[in-house]
Amino acid sequence: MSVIEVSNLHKAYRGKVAVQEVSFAVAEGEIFGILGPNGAGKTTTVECVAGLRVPDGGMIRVLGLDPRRDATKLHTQVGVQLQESQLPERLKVWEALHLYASFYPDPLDWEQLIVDWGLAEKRATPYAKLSGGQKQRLFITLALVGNPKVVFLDELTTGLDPQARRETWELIEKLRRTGVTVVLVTHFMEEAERLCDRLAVIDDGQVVALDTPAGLVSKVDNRQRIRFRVAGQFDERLLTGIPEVSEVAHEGSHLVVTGRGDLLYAVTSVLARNQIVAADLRVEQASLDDAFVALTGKRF
Ligand SMILES: Nc1ncnc2c1ncn2[C@@H]1O[C@H](COP(=O)(O)OP(=O)(O)OP(=O)(O)O)[C@@H](O)[C@H]1O
Repeated sequence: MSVIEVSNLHKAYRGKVAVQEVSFAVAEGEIFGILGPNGAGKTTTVECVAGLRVPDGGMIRVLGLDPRRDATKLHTQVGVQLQESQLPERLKVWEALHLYASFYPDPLDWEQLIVDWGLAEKRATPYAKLSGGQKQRLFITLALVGNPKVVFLDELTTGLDPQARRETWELIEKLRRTGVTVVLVTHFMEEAERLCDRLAVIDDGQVVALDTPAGLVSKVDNRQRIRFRVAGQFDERLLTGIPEVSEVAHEGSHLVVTGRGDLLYAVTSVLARNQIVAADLRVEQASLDDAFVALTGKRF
């Protein structure tokens, strides 16, 4: 069942098109990523879908509701964490959760959320005294406190150090296990690859690809490369005869074998049969990063 349906979404700001012909559907329980460079139209898309911005055209349904016409009904079923959210400086963690919980008819136990999201020690800390990672965690709990069926998280980990980013990812994986549908806006490849079940890649206001992270990568290049060193003379014909191998090349002291399918197994079996020891063996595959460059012609 589709929890979110978007078709031909269009939005311009004073004549400048930000989003055009954007279409996608998000299934129940999915973590759906919207990936793209700065200014691609990600936030505009999410704000329209969450009912925070009025689109110029297209159709949007969230849990079968129209975000504009049924805004009041939808409000209690979605949670939103927006990019660059702010709270009053002196508002304490528990006060923020207590306040937000009062907006919803059937909120979660916010005391439990404080514990579950690692904020127990910061319960009475004012917002301004929290670290970047703690603030983000607080915003996630505020997006969740209404017990939503769908959560929108926009640029969740921007500005966090690598450690805090990884901790946040673990929390999102925890969120996945609760069955909530998550729409995650990001411009981090690694984040998209690790967390998202499927991704819409947006560039210049348009969806340029929509697939699983692995599917996106395989569309671009499904070749693999194995790089290793061998001591002494090596007869390349041992490898060029294998059906999985398309090329064997020398790079300095290393051999680089390119091919498809179960290349690693095919190559290591031949090496083992011939009692050849491969040192520094590494397998290289196309990454989501490569896929993005191929799809958009841009690098982050
Ligand atoms: N309120 C606004 N008024 C005018 N132009 C806007 C407004 N909001 C966004 N834009 C423009 O619309 C385009 C899409 O912006 P949007 O914020 O949706 O992109 P984004 O992919 O979320 O970017 P970022 O990763 O930088 O947040 C950009 O060119 C941006 O400058």
